[in-house]
Amino acid sequence: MKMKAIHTCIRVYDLEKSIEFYEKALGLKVRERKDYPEDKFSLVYLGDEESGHEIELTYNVGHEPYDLGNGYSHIAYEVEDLEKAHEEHKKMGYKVTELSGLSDSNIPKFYFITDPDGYDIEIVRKK
Ligand SMILES: C[C@@H](O)C(=O)SC[C@H](NC(=O)CC[C@H](N)C(=O)O)C(=O)NCC(=O)O
Ligand code: NI
Repeated sequence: MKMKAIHTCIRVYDLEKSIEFYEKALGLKVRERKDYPEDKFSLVYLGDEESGHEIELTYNVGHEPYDLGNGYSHIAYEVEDLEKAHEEHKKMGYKVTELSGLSDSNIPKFYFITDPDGYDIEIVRKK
């Protein structure tokens, strides 16, 4: 059965702060916003122009900060110039890890940047 990944949904505590992060840090664009005042939540979809994949932000009015638990690992984005992206993210003042890689190579392949809720986003060097 042929399927296509269209979005990844995360619940966020501060909607505007999260929109700013995904726009500024990842260059995503708000594609759609749907408000459901009667059900006290909003959905915001931010798209990646190249792949078409979207991050869906779910905002529940009045909800306390989320406990992300220990099951979530990361959502990954790829980039041509890993070192340049790493420097730019550090200059933006975001929490980033050092460049890293796995034991199969001594060339750094990725790093992580953390969003306002604590979700880690992996930035991977494009193959
Ligand atoms: C439109 C489609 O992309 C959705 O993901 S809607 C899924 C729906 N979301 C909500 O009801 C948002 C508010 C709710 N309080 C929540 O925090 O999820 C839904 O079914 N959510 C349940 C879930 O487990 O995702
Ligand atoms: Ni969804």
